[in-house]
Amino acid sequence: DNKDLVLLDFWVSPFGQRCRIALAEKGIPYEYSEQELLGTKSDLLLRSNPVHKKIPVLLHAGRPVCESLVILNYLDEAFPSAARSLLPSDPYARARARFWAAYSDKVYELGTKLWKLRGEEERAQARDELVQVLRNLDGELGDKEFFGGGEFAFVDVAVVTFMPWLPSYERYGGFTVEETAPRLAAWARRCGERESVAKSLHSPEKVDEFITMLKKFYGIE
Ligand SMILES: N[C@@H](CCC(=O)N[C@@H](CSO)C(=O)NCC(=O)O)C(=O)O
Repeated sequence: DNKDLVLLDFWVSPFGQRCRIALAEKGIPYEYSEQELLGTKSDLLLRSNPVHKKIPVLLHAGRPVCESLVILNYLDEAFPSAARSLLPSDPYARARARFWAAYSDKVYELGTKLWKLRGEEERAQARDELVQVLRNLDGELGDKEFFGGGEFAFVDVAVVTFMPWLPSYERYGGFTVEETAPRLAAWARRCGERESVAKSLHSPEKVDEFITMLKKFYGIE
């Protein structure tokens, strides 16, 4: 592995997995550094991301790059000779890709509310908003093979890591992706066949176990 690139990460993090998939797609070697998040965070993490104290952080020659989508943009720019780029070359297409990648964070933000919030009203609100977010993503994808059109690219990397969390969100929220966003469901299956995705994601069962553990950790029945 490559000491020049170190990824501070956490095994089940969809944000960290975005970086792992991008690095794999680009064929860039790096050192993976699993971080403790629920207990005492390492000095390295706290020093590298003092503002958010979160993973992922990419250390490039010791210099920290924070925020998963910032890291994805950085990888395209800092490694132009890598196997491939993730963003298109046209400025307007880049702008749209960045819009939808940033928008997809809502899947995790709203999905988390489904298992974390105690109030039935709040959970119902989060469910309705999440269903709308999934419908919007389904609409943006449309009949394309990938969000990147004919190729798996920036937006696909950003969105795909939330897919193993959807079965848990369906159960806590009382909806189905198949009914809400059928094209997105089919797209997720297509993406799962890519090696970069298959080796970076965990199963929905593993994710659900993790959520159950978090509920216990936070004392949520
Ligand atoms: N907007 C950021 C979110 C990263 C994040 O939530 N990281 C979590 C783990 S994954 O859920 C994290 O590091 N949490 C530690 C904490 O909140 O203490 C990004 O895109 O990189």
